[in-house]
Amino acid sequence: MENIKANIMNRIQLSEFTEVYISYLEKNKKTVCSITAAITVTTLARYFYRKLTVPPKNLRHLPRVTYIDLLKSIMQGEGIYERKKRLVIPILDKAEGLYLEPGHLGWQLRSTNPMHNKILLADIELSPKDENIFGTGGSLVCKFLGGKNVGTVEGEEWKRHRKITNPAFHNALPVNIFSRLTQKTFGMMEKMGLENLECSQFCERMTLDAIGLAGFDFDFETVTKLDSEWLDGYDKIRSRMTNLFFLLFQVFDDELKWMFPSRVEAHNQLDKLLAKIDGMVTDKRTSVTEKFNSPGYASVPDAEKDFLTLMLEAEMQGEGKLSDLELRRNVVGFFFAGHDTTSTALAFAIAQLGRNKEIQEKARAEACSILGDELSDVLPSKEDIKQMTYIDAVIKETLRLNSPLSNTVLRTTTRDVALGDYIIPQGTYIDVDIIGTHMSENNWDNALEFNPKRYLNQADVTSTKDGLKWTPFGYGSHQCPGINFSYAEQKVFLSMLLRKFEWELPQDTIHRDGCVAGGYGTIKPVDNRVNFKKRY
Ligand code: HEM
Repeated sequence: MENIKANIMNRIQLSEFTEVYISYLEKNKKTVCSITAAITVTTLARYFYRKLTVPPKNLRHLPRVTYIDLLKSIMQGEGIYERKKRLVIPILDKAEGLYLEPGHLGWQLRSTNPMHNKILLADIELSPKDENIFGTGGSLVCKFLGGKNVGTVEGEEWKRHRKITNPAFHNALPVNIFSRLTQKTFGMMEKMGLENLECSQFCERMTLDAIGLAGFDFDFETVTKLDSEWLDGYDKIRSRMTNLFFLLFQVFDDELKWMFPSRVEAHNQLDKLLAKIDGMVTDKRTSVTEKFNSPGYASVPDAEKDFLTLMLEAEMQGEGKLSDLELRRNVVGFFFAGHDTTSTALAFAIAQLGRNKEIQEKARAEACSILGDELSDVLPSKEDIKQMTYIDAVIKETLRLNSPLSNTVLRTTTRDVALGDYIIPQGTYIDVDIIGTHMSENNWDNALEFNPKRYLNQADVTSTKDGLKWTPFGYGSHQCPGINFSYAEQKVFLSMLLRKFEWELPQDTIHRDGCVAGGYGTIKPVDNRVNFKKRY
């Protein structure tokens, strides 16, 4: 009874207080609004300031690059290598090569320590990839690379995808496609003009056509047609997709994209490309199903079949099943992973050989000794490219100093883990900083010097025995399955280029003291003009 009475009295007092309070609010509306606004703004400002500058408590002891550092760097138009040199390299000694940096999902931990790199990439139970790593919304990167494909899934899902995609990687090595396209690319280079020729452009044409033909038997015809609608559209998608600002703040690339007409244009281009690939998947499924059991089909060599055909054949042979959407996502993954990376690697190799004329001469001597000295094109065979050890070293050193991917795909730790003296909590976003690993003096002597000799006549510096200090293709079960494809393409192209041309960088080049590059995640050389001189 006493309790009920007290309760009623409390309610009366409370309602009296509410009445007084409401009438006060009504009389002082303006003041109250101003105070509320000030509190809200201060709280938000404090929240965002802390979010931008202070990592979560359990990671706060690690060295870091802040959002503000990154934003300043974007505003100043600083290239990726300069940013690494200025913000990352100086903090690598503080915590065994580990450091924090902001990404589109918040603070993420990056490793440049070979032993930690190996643990992170080898143990997929500890640090699996996050399926929604590219976000879940409608940003360019998410529409293009997001969703389930072999590069984003884990466990049983990953095995299901790999069973269908593996035969494509094991069997397709279309050296003939590469050499024929290289010859056509020479024609395109002459059309473009050999002086001050932007090499990223013709490398991109060559690798785009190569992945089109080898990936899904489609000829983009960019090495034969100067004005290519596909190339133009794809360039718009790619350059806008890898813009750091829009990667960090994806809302401006999704719900608020109407504020940026150029992004809307890129979205339209992407929709067109995806619709084209969808159409190819449907058509190919029909044609492979029709041909598979026909007489004579079994005699077509696998090396001459495209990836999509080999994947559909794997399905027909009972290796499992992927839906059309899953097939499309894998094809898009190969398309992106397969052509952009190799194009960048080639463009950097040409720039490095332009900066280092002696190394260029040595590489040319090897190409001529294997393919012959006569002044005409020679198309290398699989056996020829196996013998190219010096060109192989040039490719490896380019992949070290100018890795096309700045980091691996982000992972998330599933439990607390000790990396050296540091406990990394469960739920931490983590990746391997490939460029940081390759640029660190902790891992390489004279790390910034381009020196292919590192890979010759001595212990294998790409060995993974003592950790991953050379890791352009990743490691473990997710290691790049396109390594052989890319090496073959690069060796064919570079050996033919070396026989056909000599080259040097123009006087006003920005690459004199080391290559300059832009991009985030995927890297491209900036202003990569070269002067070519024909040898025949
Ligand atoms: C210079 C050329 C290339 C470089 C530097 C490169 C680099 C990489 C790296 C670092 C990874 C691992 C990412 C991670 O674990 O987070 C990867 C995975 C992958 N790459 Fe490559 N790549 C190249 C060429 C290619 C080519 C030519 C293809 C296809 C034709 C390809 C297809 C793939 C695929 C499908 C994956 C995902 C594999 C999986 O997760 O199971 N790559 N690549």
